[in-house]
Parts: sequence; structure tokens; C-alpha cells
Amino acid sequence: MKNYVIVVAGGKGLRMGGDIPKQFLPVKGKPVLMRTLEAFHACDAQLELILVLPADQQAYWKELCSTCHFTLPHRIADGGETRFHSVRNGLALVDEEGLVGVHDGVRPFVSQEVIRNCYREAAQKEAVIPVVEVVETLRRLEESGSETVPRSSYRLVQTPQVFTVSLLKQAYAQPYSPMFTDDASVVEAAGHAVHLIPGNRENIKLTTPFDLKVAEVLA
Ligand SMILES: Nc1ccn([C@@H]2O[C@H](COP(=O)(O)OP(=O)(O)OP(=O)(O)O)[C@@H](O)[C@H]2O)c(=O)n1
Ligand SMILES: C[C@](O)(CO)[C@H](O)COP(=O)(O)O
Repeated sequence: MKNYVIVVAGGKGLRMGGDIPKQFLPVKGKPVLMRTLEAFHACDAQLELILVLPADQQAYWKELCSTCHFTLPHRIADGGETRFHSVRNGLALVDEEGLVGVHDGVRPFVSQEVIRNCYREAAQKEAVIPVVEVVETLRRLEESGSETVPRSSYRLVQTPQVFTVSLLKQAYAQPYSPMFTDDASVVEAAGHAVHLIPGNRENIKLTTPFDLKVAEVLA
């Protein structure tokens, strides 16, 4: 039995913009992706790290690791057309039974407690995702206008999303659907229930330039 984390960083970062892909941007001087990988290693040094990066960014990443003296051992898989395809490429490197987490490379502020709880609960429940409550009023847009919906019925979903290896591999054998916006949606489409546990509010996904400003404060 072995535990893994697949850190996906195979996207284009269109909403962030800029010349440097967002996963490589420095936050308080250290590239985002290094912070993310370190968070998992700090939680469990035995966890096998699998990083998914676009093929044409891998040489740059290796150079960055050398410049920053970043030595955490990790294997690299090629990014795919969508997040689903990137996860599937990472999953192909998972070769033993155990637990596998999938985490967005651009969520460097996941807490140690959340990582630990996700893996611990997944050992029992097979499929676990961290979520946080909605803290603002929520409205649904309709053709005729919009209406407030009960926010206590909704949760915002974070990563890491952790599963047994056999379950996630079975789920990712399905054909791609645009409805697959995270790993839980893939697993549910394969007919398995997903268990929710509390996430941490700092675990934001660095998506826009505004998020980078927040990151500088959180780091
Ligand atoms: N083909 C893709 C698309 C996304 N991701 C990863 O999934 C995570 C969440 O995606 P998002 O924040 O949307 O990243 P991008 O797709 O890069 O951003 P954008 O939609 O703005 O282009 C990111 O770590 C991203 O690198 C990936 O590995 N492969
Ligand atoms: C996986 C995720 O971060 C959970 O909130 C989210 O669905 C990724 O969405 P994106 O549009 O690919 O950023």
C-alpha cells in the first residue's frame, strides 16, 4: 500500500494572464508550485509526489528547481487538454494500491490538518473532498431575473480530493464529459458516493491577479 498525490499544473492560466505560467510565479519569493509540493511533503514525507505539467514547460520547471535548489523527489507527467486529461495522465504513473489525492498546483495554502484529514477519512470512506461554507448571499440567475437560494444548501469545493487508487482509476476510465469540473464529479458519474469534510478558507485557487495579492498576505 502506497499513498500518492497528483498535483495538477497542466492548465493555461488564461484568467491569470501574463508571460509566466501562474504555477511558476513567485509568492514571497518562492514559486507557487514549490510551495504546494512542500505542503504535501511536510505532511507526509512518504507520500509519492506526481506533478502534471505541460510538456513544453517541463524544461523550464527543471531549470527553476535547479536555480531554487528545490530537491523534493517527484515524477512528472504531461498535461492534457483539460484538467480531466491531465489527472488521467498523472494517474497512469500510479502503480500500486493505496490512496491517491488530486490537488490543484495553484492551491499552495492547503492546511496540514486538511491534508491529513482527507487521507485519514479516505482510508475509511474511499472518496473524500474538502469543502467550505458559502459566506455571502447566493442568487441563481434565471431567464426572468434572479432569485436568492438557501446558501446553507451549498458548499464550495476545494482540493485535495482523495480516493482509493482502484476507485479513481475505475472512474477515470470513463470517457470525458464537460460536466467533469473536479475529481468528485468523475467519481460520482461512475456511481460512487463522495464524503465531504471541512476544508480551510485560506486554501484559495490562484486564478486571477487579485488572488496573487491575497497570496502575498497569506504566505
Ligand atoms: N488542462 C488542464 C487544465 C487545468 N489544469 C490544472 O487544474 C488546476 C485548476 O485549474 P485552473 O485554475 O482553472 O487553471 P487553468 O486551467 O490553468 O486556468 P484558466 O482556466 O484561467 O486558463 C490548475 O492547477 C491547472 O493547472 C490541468 O492540470 N490541466
Ligand atoms: C477542482 C476545483 O479546484 C474544485 O473547486 C475546480 O473545479 C477547478 O476548476 P477550474 O475551472 O478548472 O479552475
